[in-house]
Amino acid sequence: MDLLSIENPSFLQNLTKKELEQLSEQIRSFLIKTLSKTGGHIGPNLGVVELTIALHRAFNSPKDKIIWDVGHQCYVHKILTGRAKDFHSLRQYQGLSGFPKMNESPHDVWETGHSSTSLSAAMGMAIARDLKGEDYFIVPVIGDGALTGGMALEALNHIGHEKKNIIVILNDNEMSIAPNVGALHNILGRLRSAGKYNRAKDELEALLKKIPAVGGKMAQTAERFKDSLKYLFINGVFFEELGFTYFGPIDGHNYDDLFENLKYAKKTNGPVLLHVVTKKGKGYKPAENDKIGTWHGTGPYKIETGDFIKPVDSKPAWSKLVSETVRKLARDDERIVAITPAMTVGSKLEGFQEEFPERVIDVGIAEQHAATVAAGLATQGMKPYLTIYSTFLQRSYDQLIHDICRQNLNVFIGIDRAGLVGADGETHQGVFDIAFLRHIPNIVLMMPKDENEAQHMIYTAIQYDNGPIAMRFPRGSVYGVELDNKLKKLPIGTWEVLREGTDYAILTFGTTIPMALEAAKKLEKYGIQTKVINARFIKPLDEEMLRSLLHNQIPILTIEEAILQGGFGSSVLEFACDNGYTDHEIKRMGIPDRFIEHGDVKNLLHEVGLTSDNIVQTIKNEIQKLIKRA
Ligand SMILES: Cc1ncc(C[n+]2csc(CCOP(=O)(O)OP(=O)(O)O)c2C)c(N)n1
Ligand SMILES: CC(=O)[C@@H](O)[C@H](O)COP(=O)(O)O
Ligand SMILES: [Mg+2]
Repeated sequence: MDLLSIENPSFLQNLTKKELEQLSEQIRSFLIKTLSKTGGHIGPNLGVVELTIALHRAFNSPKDKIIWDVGHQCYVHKILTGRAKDFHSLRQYQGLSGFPKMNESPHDVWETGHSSTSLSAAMGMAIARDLKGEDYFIVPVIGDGALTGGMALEALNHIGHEKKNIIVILNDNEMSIAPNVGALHNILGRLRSAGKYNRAKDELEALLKKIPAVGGKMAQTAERFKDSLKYLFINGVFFEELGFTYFGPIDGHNYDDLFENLKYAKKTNGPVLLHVVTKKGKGYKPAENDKIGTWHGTGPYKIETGDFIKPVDSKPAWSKLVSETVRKLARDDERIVAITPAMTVGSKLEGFQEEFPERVIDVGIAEQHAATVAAGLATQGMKPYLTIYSTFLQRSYDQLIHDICRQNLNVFIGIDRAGLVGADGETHQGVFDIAFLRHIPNIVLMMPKDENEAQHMIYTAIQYDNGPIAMRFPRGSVYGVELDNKLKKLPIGTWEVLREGTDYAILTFGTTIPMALEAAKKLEKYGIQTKVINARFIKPLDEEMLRSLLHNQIPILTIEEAILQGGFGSSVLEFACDNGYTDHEIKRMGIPDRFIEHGDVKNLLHEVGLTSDNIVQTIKNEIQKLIKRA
């Protein structure tokens, strides 16, 4: 089979089981080979090869809606729906997305990247289908990790109550990114060993039907027996009590099991949950043997050895620097407890967890819960360190307002992956946190210019006991600057002049400082002296420094690798306006009012105009305008 020639999944109907098994192996080697160059979510996708093929054989996509939860495991789906030929561009600028995208294929019926949305989306589609009197299957595929997300449980509750015809496929590989956690994970563990309960129930029913009816008594006994069978055989009662017909657990790599159970599921009225047990990374030893989530999402690697191919000058990740700094401070401060919503590996907490196993709390994919656990800890005098990607912090918005800031609790939030993240695209760009945080009373928000300032900020945050304080930091590696041995507390709300100048002032922070300094240097050639200020406290602003710029009528350019609407630049505009400087020249550069797709961060920065050349051009244009107006 030439994978590149596949246009749609209809060909699957005519394949024998042997041919399907050959196709599985072909897709596996295609994935292993292609992803060794592009990187991507190799583990999750190797685990769903047979499942995806079986789903596309049992259902008629896109009439039947196959919905991928998180969506990181959609590569096989993309191969079967005519996109194998695009995989060389996977997760690259203007290339194939690593998640479902409606503009790529009609088979991508739901876009995602954040976990636990598939069941709610399925419910919405089911309500629409039934209101319109249409007839098609709706099949959300959710992982055991995603099932721990609050939204998923809210949806299970609703679907079961409404008895909607939805076939939930639970892809259980016992892994979130790292090994899965929580009570639900334990229930699934018991289920995995429960054997084929449902078949026994059907055989029993068939048997009882053969016994001549002796009136309600027998039927009642039979019903009670059937129910006790259910209780006897499975803890899947968790799902059955929610109103689902539970099937499984079945072997998600066995076509006979898959086809037989999908046939049952299609014939069953009301909500069904088919529990499929798979092996994450199946078919590639390094990924199969991965115990901690290293092969969940990777960069390029050497196929033969499984060694990752890192850039030559690779320096430690920002997450590592931050987590290790907090870990060091935790040695002398027992109040410190780290909380992560299922991102132990991404947030580089392994070392911290090894040294202080009871002081690193992985709550599962549960960002709302994580934020309020942190709040609860702070009420008891602890110093919780909530480490969370900017994009996933969006899930905890109400908890930030209602629980942490309103009660003014001493929570330290490490906002990881702040700014453009690159390959994960729109659903993961960490560009909204400034806009959704800075208007919340009591919060301090800061961003370091480099890893040395970061460690001082972390020390400041741990010492800070006037309420919530957040430090945002980017994805990727640190700069490699020298680290001070002695940490000091930074005065809250103070900025730092990095370069003097009187013709123009650039206010910026974090990752856009280097380009600002580069632009200032280039502007000197045009006789323009540009002040560059490290506006490291996004909230509160350094009002003294800002006031002096305004008072001395120095035109201002704010630059942020964050959404412009409601961002840092907006706060400078508000300050100027509120303090009577309504005619002061203030220009803003940042992420425009649209979602930014996947691609290398350098390309994305260029696309949105965040380059030193564009800064130069902007300031030159503004000065020209000022001269004309004078
Ligand atoms: C709201 C949210 N939080 C965290 C993540 C990061 N994340 C991506 S995949 C994943 C684990 C998903 O586990 P599971 O659903 O079991 O899928 P598997 O990778 O095992 O196939 C996590 C935590 C996310 N995408 N969305
Ligand atoms: C699919 C998902 O949400 C995670 O796997 C995410 O891609 C991790 O991002 P990092 O690679 O930045 O840790
Ligand atoms: Mg899983």
